[in-house]
Amino acid sequence: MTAVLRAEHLVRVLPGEVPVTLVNDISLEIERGEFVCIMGPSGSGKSSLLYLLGLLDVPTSGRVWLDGEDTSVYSENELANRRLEKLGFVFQFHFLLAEFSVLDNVALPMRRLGKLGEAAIRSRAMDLLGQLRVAEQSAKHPHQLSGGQRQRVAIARALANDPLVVLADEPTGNLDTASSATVREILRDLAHRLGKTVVAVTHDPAFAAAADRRIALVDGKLNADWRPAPVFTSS
Ligand SMILES: Nc1ncnc2c1ncn2[C@@H]1O[C@H](COP(=O)(O)OP(=O)(O)OP(=O)(O)O)[C@@H](O)[C@H]1O
Repeated sequence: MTAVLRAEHLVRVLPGEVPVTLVNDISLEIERGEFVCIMGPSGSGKSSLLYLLGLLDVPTSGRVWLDGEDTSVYSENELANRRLEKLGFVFQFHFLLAEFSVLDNVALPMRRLGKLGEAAIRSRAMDLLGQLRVAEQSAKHPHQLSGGQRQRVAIARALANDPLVVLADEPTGNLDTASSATVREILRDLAHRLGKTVVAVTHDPAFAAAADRRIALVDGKLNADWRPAPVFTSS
C-alpha cells in the first residue's frame, strides 16, 4: 500500500545563537484512511511535526512525501496549491473569518481553488454543513455560534476541497466534554467511513483512545508508534 504521507528523516531546527531542535530525525509513514493521533508532553514537538506534515513549515533537512510526491522540490506557490487541494486543517482555535458568514467561510477554499462554479460551491458548502449538522447556522457569523458549532464549521471548511488528509492541532482543546466527544466522533468517522486520513495532535486521553494509531514524541523524537488492538464487544 502506498503511504499517503511519508516523513523521511525530518529535522526542524530554529536557527539562532542557541539553535533549538523542534523535530529530531523523524521518519514515519501514514496510510490512507488511518486515524492517527500525535501525543507527548508539552513542548515535545507535536505541533512542529504536524506543521511539517501539513506543508505549513519547511524542514531543515529531510523531506515529506504527499500522495507519492516528494514535496521538497516544490516552490512556495506549489506548496500552497498542494495544501489547498490535498490537505485540510483544523486548529484548536477555529480561525473562521469573523466578517464572513458560516457558508462563505466554508466556500472560501473552494473559491480559492477555482474548480467549481458559484452554484456548485454553495451547494457543496450547504451539503458539508448539513453533514456536520450545522446547516441551520449557514447565514450566521462565527461569533453567533457555540464553540462546538464553530469547530464543526471549521471541519466543514477543512473538507471543502475533498482533501486526502485532515490535519488537526488540538481540535478538542477548547471544547467542553460533550462537544469534544462530537468532534472526536466526526474525525473518526471521516477516516473510517469516508476513507480520509486524519492526523491529530492531542492531549485528550479520550481522543487518543479513539485513534487507530498513536505516535508519541519526546524531545522532538519519535518515542513510540503503536496501533492498539481493537476492542470487540459482544452484542
Ligand atoms: N517559533 C519558535 N520560537 C522559539 N521556540 C519555539 C518556536 N516554536 C516552537 N518552539 C519551541 O519548540 C518546542 C516544540 O514546540 P511545539 O509547539 O512543536 O510543541 P508541542 O509538543 O506541540 O507543545 P504543546 O503541547 O505545548 O502545544 C517547544 O519547546 C516550543 O516552546
